[in-house]
Amino acid sequence: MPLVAGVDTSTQSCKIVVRDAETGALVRTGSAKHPDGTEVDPRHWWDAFQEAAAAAGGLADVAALAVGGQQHGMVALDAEGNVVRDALLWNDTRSAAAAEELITELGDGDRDAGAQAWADAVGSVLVASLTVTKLRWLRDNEPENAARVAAVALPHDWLSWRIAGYGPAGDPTAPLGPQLDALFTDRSDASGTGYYDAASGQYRPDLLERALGRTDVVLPRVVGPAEAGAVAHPDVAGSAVGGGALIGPGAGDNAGASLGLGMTPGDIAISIGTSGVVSAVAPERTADGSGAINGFADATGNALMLAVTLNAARVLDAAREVLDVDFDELAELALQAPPGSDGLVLVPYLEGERTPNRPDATGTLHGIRLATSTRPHLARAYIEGMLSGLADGLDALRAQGVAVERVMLIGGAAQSPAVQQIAPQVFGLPIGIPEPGEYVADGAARQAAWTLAAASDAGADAPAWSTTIATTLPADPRPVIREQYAAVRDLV
Ligand SMILES: Nc1ncnc2c1ncn2[C@@H]1O[C@H](COP(=O)(O)OP(=O)(O)O)[C@@H](O)[C@H]1O
Ligand SMILES: O=C(CO)[C@@H](O)[C@H](O)COP(=O)(O)O
Repeated sequence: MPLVAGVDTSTQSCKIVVRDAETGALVRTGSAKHPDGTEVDPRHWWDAFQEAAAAAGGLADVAALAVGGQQHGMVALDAEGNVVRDALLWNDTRSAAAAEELITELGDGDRDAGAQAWADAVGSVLVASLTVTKLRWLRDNEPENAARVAAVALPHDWLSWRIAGYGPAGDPTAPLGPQLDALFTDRSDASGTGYYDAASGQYRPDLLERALGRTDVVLPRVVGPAEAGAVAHPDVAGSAVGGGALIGPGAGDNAGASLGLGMTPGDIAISIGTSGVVSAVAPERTADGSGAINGFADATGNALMLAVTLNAARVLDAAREVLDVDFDELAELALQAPPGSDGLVLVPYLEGERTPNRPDATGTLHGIRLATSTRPHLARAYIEGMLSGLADGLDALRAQGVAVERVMLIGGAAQSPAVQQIAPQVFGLPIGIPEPGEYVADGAARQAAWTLAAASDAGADAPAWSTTIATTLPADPRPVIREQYAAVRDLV
């Protein structure tokens, strides 16, 4: 039985699953931490990948692997294959003003027209997360670095390239050297750059030029859903991957999760990781000029519609810090307070916010009285506020005509019993909790198995691995939670 590996190089960590290519059975797993911060030297992702692979018992025996990763991060390379500066991640908001400039410029001074023009061109109104805004920020704030840029990649593109044996000149982990033309990506991750149109399958050099001021930079080749972008080189010093393993196209992490869950139109995934994401697969992307919905691509040829918040699992991490409790204690506390927390409301813009687009906002705790000054009320308010932001995202998807037939809850914080109990109250819908797992890495593994099959049969379909929904929690609508959240959110 050939084995395949799926990698999730996410914001907080690198996670690897090794699965049987035919049955999808889980064979081994490993993970390793990434550093904190919104700008990171990508070499930490390489080190964490090797550490996670070692924890997974090595990858010498896998026939194919694929990399899913945090979207949008700007990995700018010079002609020698070095990063010109630390990568700016999706949750780095310093390019918020650049996003506004680019919007207004495309609308010839009319912001609303510009917002719609970006949505029409690339599926999304610009916010600081999108790569194109980071390139404009680089042009204006670090012109010497901007002048050195010879290629722009995303985190998953860069890690795939390094596994294939490319990298900085003279680096023993990069025997093939800095061949920038060997960079490759897939539709899903390219669609989050702001200079790729998933509807036409074309880069938009005019939009890249608008941001960076020039087009003489290499952009990764966009490969098809089951097309190997490269093979792993046998002489990468210290690499856990065996030479000759096929490297699949990879994907943005949300498209990876969609593939891992086997999502089809009508399915909604709510992911509570570093980002909060409400996503749906659709045959074609929409162009939401309001900016609430990103019209990205999935990893199979469909569109992937997303509403993304900056404040998700880390809101609960913050609650743990404030209350000095662990995950279990936080959940126990939250479930001692009633739905609506007796009027205590947290608007959780702890790191600014992206949906709605409020990059400079801070959080607000509203409705503190003697009676709500308790640890249970506070714990519950943090969870309700975080989930209410995501429920607004689901409303925005519905407003774009997305069908909601089955809702699944994934991501690190989905393991919290309090999140599981409160989510059906906030969303007012039945919520399926899949078996605990790493669905981005699973999607990457499924893609690797598909790539392996397509190498001998070009028409092969993605393997039919099943996802088990461990529990379906019944709808338990408690409108008070969202009503009071909406009232306070609109004051912020
Ligand atoms: N039982 C739990 N309750 C609440 N939060 C949790 C729990 N387990 C993990 N988390 C949180 O989930 C987050 C990591 O989730 P993950 O989906 O792996 O994120 P990412 O993919 O963005 O790196 C961390 O912030 C962690 O504190
Ligand atoms: O910016 C987005 C999607 O547009 C985020 O979803 C990132 O892709 C980060 O993902 P996680 O590390 O939270 O999984």
